[in-house]
Amino acid sequence: MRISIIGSGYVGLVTGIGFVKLGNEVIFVDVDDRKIQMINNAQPPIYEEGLEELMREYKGRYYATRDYKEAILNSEVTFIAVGTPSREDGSMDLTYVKKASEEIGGALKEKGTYHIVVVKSTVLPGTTEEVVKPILEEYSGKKAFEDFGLAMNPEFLREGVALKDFLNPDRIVIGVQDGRTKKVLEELYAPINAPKLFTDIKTAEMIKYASNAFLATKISFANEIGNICKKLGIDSWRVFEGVGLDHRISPHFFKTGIGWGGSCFPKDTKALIRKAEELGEDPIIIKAAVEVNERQPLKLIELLKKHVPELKGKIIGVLGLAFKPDTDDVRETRAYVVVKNLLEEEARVVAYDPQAMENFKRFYPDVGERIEYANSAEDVLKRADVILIVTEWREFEKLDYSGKIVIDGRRIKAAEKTARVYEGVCW
Ligand SMILES: NC(=O)C1=CN([C@@H]2O[C@H](COP(=O)(O)OP(=O)(O)OC[C@H]3O[C@@H](n4cnc5c(N)ncnc54)[C@H](O)[C@@H]3O)[C@@H](O)[C@H]2O)C=CC1
Ligand SMILES: O=C(O)[C@H]1O[C@H](OP(=O)(O)OP(=O)(O)OC[C@H]2O[C@@H](n3ccc(=O)[nH]c3=O)[C@H](O)[C@@H]2O)[C@H](O)[C@@H](O)[C@@H]1O
Repeated sequence: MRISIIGSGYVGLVTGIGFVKLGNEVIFVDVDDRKIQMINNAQPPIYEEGLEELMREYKGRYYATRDYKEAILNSEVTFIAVGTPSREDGSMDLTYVKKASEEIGGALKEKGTYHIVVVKSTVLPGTTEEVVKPILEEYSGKKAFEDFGLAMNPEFLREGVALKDFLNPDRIVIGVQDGRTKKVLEELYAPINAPKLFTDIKTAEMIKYASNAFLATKISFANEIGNICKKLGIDSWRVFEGVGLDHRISPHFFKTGIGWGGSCFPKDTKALIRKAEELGEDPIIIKAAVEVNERQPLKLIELLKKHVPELKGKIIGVLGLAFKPDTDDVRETRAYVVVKNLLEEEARVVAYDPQAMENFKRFYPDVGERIEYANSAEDVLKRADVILIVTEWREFEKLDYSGKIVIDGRRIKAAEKTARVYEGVCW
């Protein structure tokens, strides 16, 4: 099938290259010339395991452009995968989705055959039918479900294992109304062996928010129990090993630590809270999950101060800046809160991350430009006697922490074994 993807970020690019691997041809559309150029040179603009190899292998079966018309006229299905960030007040910002819908609508005007538009960006229930559909209809002069198809297909991939998740998902959810669109999407996803759930459009939108809110709440709940465990001298990882053996609960996503970051849990929980409040509901569980998460990185500083009460002028090593390992993404990383607090206490920060140092500096200039960056994790250990672990990169397991004070937000076993003084946040 010939597919166009609007927005070539983490989701758009991985999804597109995934579809290429499944035998399709893909045209990426983006507004960022740097990304377009990199994609056309088979270089991933983001770090994601296995992506570069696939891009090289399948070069020629995809390309990127700024030109919506070219992409839509030369494809049968268009996925919208642009960002849906938070506004200041936590509500969902639909600027990019609206812009993309206008451009797609304009191109659809010239299209002679039945074209299908699929919203893959995470959008609040009602958005596809109440925002995207009217824009497409206005700009194309055509009617949805009659002259062109429209569906909502949320994405559940995780960064770091994105390709693997896209190709082997737990499930595929498709919100669809017309039979023609359903048939095409069934065909497109046929090579993927996973349960496929067809729902109406707003149910599909809600499944995405409910999933992310549940996962975020699961971690916050674990961290709340973890904080109690810490005070009682109990290892919360052992506790959740036991809890997770109950098949109704599941052992996954129970790693206690300094909490969740990333581009989605923070923004999606906030957007859902705002939406609920608009509807006159008070979503106390999701609000509490956010609150626990905001406090969690401060636990690391609290524990640090137990061992090093005066931070002024002290060199503190920070291992990890990405919001999780195997990604260069720093959006809502816990590292920001940790580093900000260290700088407020006038500590000198020496940080290292295998992939995310450039992004950290660029995204958070207020703190990113005030810290020193080490050449390697070993270099951090050479320069600092007090180490904070913020991201659990595998290479941090290979270090010798002898003689160091280590405060660990993620649980690096090597540090636990070799450090002179070791404190885990929830263990
Ligand atoms: N990052 C993740 O792991 C996941 C993200 N999602 C959702 O997918 C959506 C996209 O997220 P990411 O890929 O992380 O965002 P991203 O920020 O990495 O990528 C978005 C891309 O869209 C481009 N763009 C913006 N406006 C455009 C326009 N008018 N026309 C064409 N391109 C445009 C940007 O230049 C950028 O390359 C969001 O709604 C997010 O919630 C869903 C599941 C996983
Ligand atoms: O909508 C999205 O964008 C995606 O959000 C998350 O994926 P992602 O943010 O890439 O990463 P996760 O592996 O879920 O981790 C999120 C955060 O939770 C933290 N985490 C995760 C698991 C855990 O047990 N404990 C824990 O603290 C991680 O360190 C990280 O900061 C979801 O897992 C995906 O299903 C979803 O598609």
